[in-house]
Amino acid sequence: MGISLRRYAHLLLTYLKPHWRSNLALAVLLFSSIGLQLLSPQVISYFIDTIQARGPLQVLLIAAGIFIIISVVQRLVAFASTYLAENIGWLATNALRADLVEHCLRLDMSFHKQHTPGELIERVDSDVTALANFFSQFTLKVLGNGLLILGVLLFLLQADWRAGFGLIVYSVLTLCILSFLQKVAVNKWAKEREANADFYGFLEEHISGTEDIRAIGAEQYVTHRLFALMRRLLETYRAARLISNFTNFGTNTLYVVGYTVGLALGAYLYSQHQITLGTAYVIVYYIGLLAQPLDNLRQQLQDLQQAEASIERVEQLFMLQPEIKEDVSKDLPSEQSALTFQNVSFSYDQQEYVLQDLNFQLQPGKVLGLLGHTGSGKTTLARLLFRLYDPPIGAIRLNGIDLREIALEQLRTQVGMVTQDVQLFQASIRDNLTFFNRRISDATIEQALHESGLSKWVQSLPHGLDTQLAAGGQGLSAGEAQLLAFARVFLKNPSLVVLDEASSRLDPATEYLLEQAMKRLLEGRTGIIIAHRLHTVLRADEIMILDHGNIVEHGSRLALANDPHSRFCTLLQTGLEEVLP
Ligand SMILES: Nc1ncnc2c1ncn2[C@@H]1O[C@H](COP(=O)(O)OP(=O)(O)OP(=O)(O)O)[C@@H](O)[C@H]1O
Repeated sequence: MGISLRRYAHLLLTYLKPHWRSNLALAVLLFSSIGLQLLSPQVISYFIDTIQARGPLQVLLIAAGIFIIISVVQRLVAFASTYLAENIGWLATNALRADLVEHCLRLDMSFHKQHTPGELIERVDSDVTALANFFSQFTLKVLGNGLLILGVLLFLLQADWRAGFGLIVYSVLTLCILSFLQKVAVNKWAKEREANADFYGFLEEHISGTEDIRAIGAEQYVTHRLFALMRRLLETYRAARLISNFTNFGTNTLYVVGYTVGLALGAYLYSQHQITLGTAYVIVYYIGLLAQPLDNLRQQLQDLQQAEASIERVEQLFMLQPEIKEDVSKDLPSEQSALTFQNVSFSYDQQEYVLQDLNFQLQPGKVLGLLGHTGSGKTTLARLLFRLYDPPIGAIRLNGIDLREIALEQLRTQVGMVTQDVQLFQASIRDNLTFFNRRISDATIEQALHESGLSKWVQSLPHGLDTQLAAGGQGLSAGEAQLLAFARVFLKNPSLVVLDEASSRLDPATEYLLEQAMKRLLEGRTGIIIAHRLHTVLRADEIMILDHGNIVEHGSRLALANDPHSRFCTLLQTGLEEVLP
């Protein structure tokens, strides 16, 4: 393990640069606080020596007054620096969180299949939270405490060289021991963070699947696995905590040794009349004070143990790059799209092809009805169109341009997709449609709702567009959810529409609305419909039947329907259920 200084510096610079003014103010405050800490015992020392010398009362009162002022200023400085440090910590970590979320959103679907949302939450939030102190205080505190230790040692050297030299050896030894312990601990903290991520991943996955878990009576199995994960979490946390506590114990022991030496030294030098009582006080006080920066350094090192593990994991995440590359060179005209699949083969696991050598063309404005058994590759074909994956063999073209040459944002604006499993968020209907884009006017939203046949439904809701939807769109039927997805596509106004029709049974009124909305959606657009109903199939100009990733039939719907030897004709005669899962 061990992260090089350059990587620490890079991370600090990236996220602290925008807050350099606050950092500067924090540095001034921290260094003032160190100065005040060194100054206040000098005032007491002067006070003691003045009493011993029976100095005037007025001088004593002034010294006491200065001491009180220094103490009050010290408190105020501590208050202000805590505020600033917290603020910087939050601002910097929030920026890092935002970058990580953005990065994760750009990663491939295969990454999201491998990592549960809970695990990602842990990595984007908890790992970053562990870095808050690192961002806000680490460098300044290490520097400040280092300077404080240096100041104390210089003073002791000047008071008595033996005392100074002895304490230099003591401080160097202490730091060596502490940094050795830190190295051991960082590994343990990394394991603890991993166990934490697995634990939250499991929780998230199983809480969202509660309904199915209950339905199949798998509660016991889930509890059993939960216990296993909690045990691992406990074990890794205990090991990491033990090492950290051992570090704590080591510091305290070293501190007690230092204090004992300081007291003995002060008493000895005073008894030998080599120093005044005031100086003896300062020696003991400074040695006591030495414990604080050493402890602070230890604390910073402990935080660094956790931060190092987190930095490692954050960096690993940043290092993952999407395979879907943006090699943008061409602009996609927003006119009707002609679609071409040329020798396209695709596999999820680089072993078994789920689409094989697909070749077809779809003219602008035409609608293709895509049929096939479950697992024949229909959804996969739609995913390729949206560039959720890239085919390793062959090319897909829109208006003659390879999808890989079109900016992702532009492509995803030009291609609209309605899936069976519509994702609805716990937010207002407006935000669910616009994805929080405030620039889209209510009039535009209402037009989209009108086209998808939802105007009346929204108007009948007490809060209209501001009506809050429950998480996952609970409370809405599959048909209503699909209609909302239609409204999203109307808002986007793409030139190519991919529609995975809801296979669940719908009430006649919703079915009618869906039919009408589909008709409007396909008007003047090129479309691919993964159809589950006869009347939807009849809307298609062309029919394509997939079987195990191969095109087994493709042609004009009318021609195929009239050809008694075609599969489509047989299907129409025997009932579509066989290919419409
Ligand atoms: N994300 C994935 N990772 C690995 N394999 C996948 C993934 N998605 C689908 N598959 C596999 O690819 C094959 C084609 O699946 P696909 O979902 O495209 O079929 P489909 O025709 O749309 O089926 P359905 O009608 O049930 O939705 C199947 O064997 C499926 O198991």
